[in-house]
Amino acid sequence: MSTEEFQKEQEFITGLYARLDDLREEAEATVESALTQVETGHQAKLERDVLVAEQSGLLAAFNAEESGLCFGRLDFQDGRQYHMGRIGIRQNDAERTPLVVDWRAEIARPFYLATGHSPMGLRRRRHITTEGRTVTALHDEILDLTDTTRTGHEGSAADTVLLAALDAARSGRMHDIVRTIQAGQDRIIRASHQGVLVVEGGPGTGKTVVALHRAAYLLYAYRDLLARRGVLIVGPNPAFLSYIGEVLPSLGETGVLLATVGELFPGVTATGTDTAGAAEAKGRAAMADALARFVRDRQTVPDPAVEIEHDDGTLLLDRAMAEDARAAARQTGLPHNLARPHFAFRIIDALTAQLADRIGYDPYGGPNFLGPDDIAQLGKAVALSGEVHEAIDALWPPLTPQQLVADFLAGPVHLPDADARLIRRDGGAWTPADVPLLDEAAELLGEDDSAARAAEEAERQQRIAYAQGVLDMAYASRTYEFEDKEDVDEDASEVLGAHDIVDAERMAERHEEADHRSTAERAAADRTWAFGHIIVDEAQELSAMAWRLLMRRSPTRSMTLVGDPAQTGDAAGCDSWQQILGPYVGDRWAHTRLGVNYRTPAEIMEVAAGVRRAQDPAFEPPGSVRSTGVRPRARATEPDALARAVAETVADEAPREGRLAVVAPRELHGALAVALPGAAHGAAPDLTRSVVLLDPRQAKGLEFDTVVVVEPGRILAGSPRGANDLYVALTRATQHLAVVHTGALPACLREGLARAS
Ligand SMILES: Nc1ncnc2c1ncn2[C@@H]1O[C@H](COP(=O)(O)OP(=O)(O)OP(=O)(O)O)[C@@H](O)[C@H]1O
Repeated sequence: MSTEEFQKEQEFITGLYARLDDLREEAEATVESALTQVETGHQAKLERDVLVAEQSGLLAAFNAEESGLCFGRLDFQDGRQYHMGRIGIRQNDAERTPLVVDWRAEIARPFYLATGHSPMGLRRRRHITTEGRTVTALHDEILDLTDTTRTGHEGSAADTVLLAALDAARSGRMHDIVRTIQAGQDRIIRASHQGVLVVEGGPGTGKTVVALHRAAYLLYAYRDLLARRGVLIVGPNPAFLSYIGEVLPSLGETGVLLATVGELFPGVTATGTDTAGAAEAKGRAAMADALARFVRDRQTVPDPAVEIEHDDGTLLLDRAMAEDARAAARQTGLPHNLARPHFAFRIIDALTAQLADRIGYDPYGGPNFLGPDDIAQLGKAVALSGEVHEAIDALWPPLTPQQLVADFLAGPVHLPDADARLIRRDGGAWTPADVPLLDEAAELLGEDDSAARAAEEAERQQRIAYAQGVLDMAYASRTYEFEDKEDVDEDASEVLGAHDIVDAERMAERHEEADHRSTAERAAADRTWAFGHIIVDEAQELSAMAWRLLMRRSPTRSMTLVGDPAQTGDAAGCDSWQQILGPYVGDRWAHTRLGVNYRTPAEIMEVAAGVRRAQDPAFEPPGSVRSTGVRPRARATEPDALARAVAETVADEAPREGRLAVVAPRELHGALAVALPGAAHGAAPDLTRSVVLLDPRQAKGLEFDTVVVVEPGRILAGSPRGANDLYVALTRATQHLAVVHTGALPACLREGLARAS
């Protein structure tokens, strides 16, 4: 081992962190002093805003980069040498020489793609391992086989670093993989943002982690577009979102909204739960049609005619008049609330004509006495009549989505009887499956906010003019670090200042007095927000109604869908991508597969595959990169000793470091929680605890060092997609799997576990 090489790298890393400290201090000091100044003049205020906008963004990124800031080095055959980092950082010299290049830069690609066969101009690729600010290991790969220089750190570097990452104890939080992205994964991460890309793969193939790195890459490569419109990542449940929530911040990216579909209707918190049957029925595409018809039902005509008392006599609003007004309003094609004024005008006109006919009537058969001005006066009086408005409201009521859906659920119509029975509910909390219905209702109803929008737009234009001034000044005084993607292509990195990350419009939005929210925050609060890109994880779980909601948030159809139809658990979920995408993009979507399992050791995967093979004898699981030599164990027990047997198994199997999950049917959780006093459990358990109790659906997407699956037979029989749920539960472990059961083991497991035990 060459201590000289080690020393050189340590010096470099020490210098790099010193530079990071300087940058952090500079940014902190600038923000602090700018914020404490009380500026009154226009010019001074501009300067302060420039500094705060620029430095706060940098500070957030610097603060995220304490660990593993630099993880590799590329030595090119032509003598160029680049260190690789989570973000790009430059020296403080006149040329602003790059110290580390961002992993997302084009120049960094050979780190992930170069092979001995195709070295991409590389002589050597170095993997640098650090703990804090100390270099602990170097691994070199020689890619130019004619080069005889040796550093003493050669070996099967890539494998060593990858296997160390895969073997590491889990923390209950997903980590980034910038050090070990595999070639096939890199191609997906850097695929163009346009169109719909489906990434399919079995358990543990890296679908989630690749999707997150893709978000980070897209925010880097298409920053102009995506910083303004934002990126939405949709996951199956809140526990999963907290599991993946630290990956993007650790890569310096914070402008992403992570949400479940149940969180995508601002103002509604879905705390209720549905039965599986109700959720499935609510998810069917036919609900959209039923709701549309329900809205039309609310556009009524009077029978008998409504008599309206008016100063000049009784007015008669009859069926024919209302039918005529209703047809005209519907013909506008506008949503219910926006078509309502058309209905009202028509009625007011007709009532005014009725009144005019009566008042100006010439008993001798001549023309009406009233001139246009008189009629206009009459019209005003009719339009101001409270009684007229009451009558219009009764026939074409203004509606909110919440009202409409609550009424619909209380008395579901236009549906098969069986579905109507399943979803009928009087009051109660909103459920996640209600959210796509609320969104659908909001589309059908429309919001009459034209006046508010016009006022807001005028104000926004003023702010943009102001912000343009800020940006012009920022450009003149640009000073800062990071790489600019255009320059990265030419090997040299450039400075990324306020200009590169915000445009006048975005800046204007930031500087709105009452609104200092980030893109993600503003997007979360706006139902009609159109995201620049949407990533959907566990996409196979979403219902047809949920897809309708998501497609509305992505008018450009720039999406990455990640999933595995073999793991579909939700009865409302889809079986095929074409079924999901056909209605929106036809067959214009790309499909790609990840085929290597980085999580589950071969011994466990063999057992899990038995569950799938029982349904499809030709099923082949993704190949595991690792085997541990430890076979999964099964433990039989009596029903009244089940909780104790699980507790004993947990005590036996608990990893010294890392995390253990007990995956059991929900109905056993009460007894198991008592037997496992330290375990996190409930709707959103803390996954960082050493022992976590989950049901199979909650376990989706997560991973643990050790997993104890309880009563696999009940999981299998627990729902129409029970085999998928069991497959998910069995594929969560990175090291060990144990099964605890009463009665006979399901046939699909008997063989695998019998061989293994
Ligand atoms: N290139 C890689 N380097 C290091 N670790 C990796 C790599 N690819 C995947 N992993 C790890 O493999 C594990 C599984 O990844 P991930 O959760 O993304 O898989 P998945 O396909 O989404 O699985 P599932 O469908 O079962 O939820 C994670 O711990 C992830 O960090």
